[in-house]
Amino acid sequence: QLGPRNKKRLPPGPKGLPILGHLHLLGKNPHRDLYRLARKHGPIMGLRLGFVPAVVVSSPAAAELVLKTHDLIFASRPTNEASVYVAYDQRNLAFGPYGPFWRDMRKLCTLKLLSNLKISQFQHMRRAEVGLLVTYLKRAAESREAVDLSARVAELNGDMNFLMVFGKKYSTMEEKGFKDVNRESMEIVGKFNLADYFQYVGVLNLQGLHGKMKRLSKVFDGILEEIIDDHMKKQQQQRVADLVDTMMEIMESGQAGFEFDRRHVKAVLLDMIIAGMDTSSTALEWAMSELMKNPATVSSKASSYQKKARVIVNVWAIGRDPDVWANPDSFTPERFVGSEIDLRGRHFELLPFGSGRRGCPGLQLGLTVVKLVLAQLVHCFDWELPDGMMASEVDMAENFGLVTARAEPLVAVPICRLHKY
Ligand code: HEM
Repeated sequence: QLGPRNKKRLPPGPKGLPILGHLHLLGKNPHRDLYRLARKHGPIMGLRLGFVPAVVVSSPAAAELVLKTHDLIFASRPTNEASVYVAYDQRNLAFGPYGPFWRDMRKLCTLKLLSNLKISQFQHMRRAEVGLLVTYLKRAAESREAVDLSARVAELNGDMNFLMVFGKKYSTMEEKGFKDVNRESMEIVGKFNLADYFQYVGVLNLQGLHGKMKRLSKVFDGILEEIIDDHMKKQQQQRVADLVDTMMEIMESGQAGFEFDRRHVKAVLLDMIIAGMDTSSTALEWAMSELMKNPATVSSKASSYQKKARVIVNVWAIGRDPDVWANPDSFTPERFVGSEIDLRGRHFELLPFGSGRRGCPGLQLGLTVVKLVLAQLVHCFDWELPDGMMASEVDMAENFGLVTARAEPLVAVPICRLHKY
């Protein structure tokens, strides 16, 4: 058990510095740094991030221990300051501490917001939006124009996501400054905040993030209030109920069966926006980048580690574990032909959606969107690199964050494959 006697126990790891612990070993791309360290120190490695002890897990077997065998112990996310300010004091799903509230909220989101029924109700809208992108690309193809595929895919996904959540497009939100606060809050949530690693630093407010977070949460709140008010004024007649309609109905009818007020509605709306936006579009831009680049195309001791230790499952490292994957860095989709490994969290070699209790509840929606858009992009067009660029020159550098996207946008020239569609 996790008694005080085990207080100092952490699995072996590199030598750390006083106060900083191992923070100095982590640079711009911590997933890569942790991968390198794990190759040396093993798949269950102990680190100290400032005052926060951490266990870094870097193999499928070790991930299974955390996400399946001992999942109950690890079912809460560490509290971070952003979740307190921006997510209505953790009244949301993504940051809600594990317990009865989180379980109720998870059930509500899975059954009412992200169910297969709800996903299929928006099929028509998704087709129409993808149709608009295809039309745009067709025009670009006619003039052999290079397009910023990263931006176009992000905008498409943003529009689809917002239409489902708010009933209006992301691209029409510009005048309200929503895009800016959205971008800023993604940055803050993904950003390294000293107070999350040094208990006593928080009160000193060294990075000035408190003020920023407060300001952002105020702007978000104003926009969300306005959107909810608009929905309440307009009767939802024949249109498909968006997520604001659905949640307000649940709130007003009292059918949630647990404390569920306007703050919860707003917190979950932010979840759906933040978790649903860049995830699917980033998967798409990486998939397209790989296609452009490749035209041919443990131990059961886990439960006795120090209480409050933070567990980091480095899914990036696991997906590249040379003991599990042959040529892990090569893009070889054929490796999955005839393989039983899928990506839904049952096979710990591949965990794009996480696994277990906290695994992604938007998996079905994410996969639906990624498959639909990718299929259209490669079915309707061949793609060429601009200005005679070689496939080998496609820059594959990433930008670490809440979602690890491409550092540079993917720019390519569409060539129509079909005469009529
Ligand atoms: C390709 C698209 C997507 C990917 C790769 C993805 C990936 C993930 C991952 C890795 C997690 C964390 C899992 C864990 O901690 O074990 C997560 C959590 C979550 N995702 Fe997704 N996601 C995607 C799309 C979506 C969409 C479309 C939505 C909703 C609109 C969504 C909503 C959420 C929520 C609410 C959580 C937090 C769940 C909780 O803490 O209980 N995701 N996702």
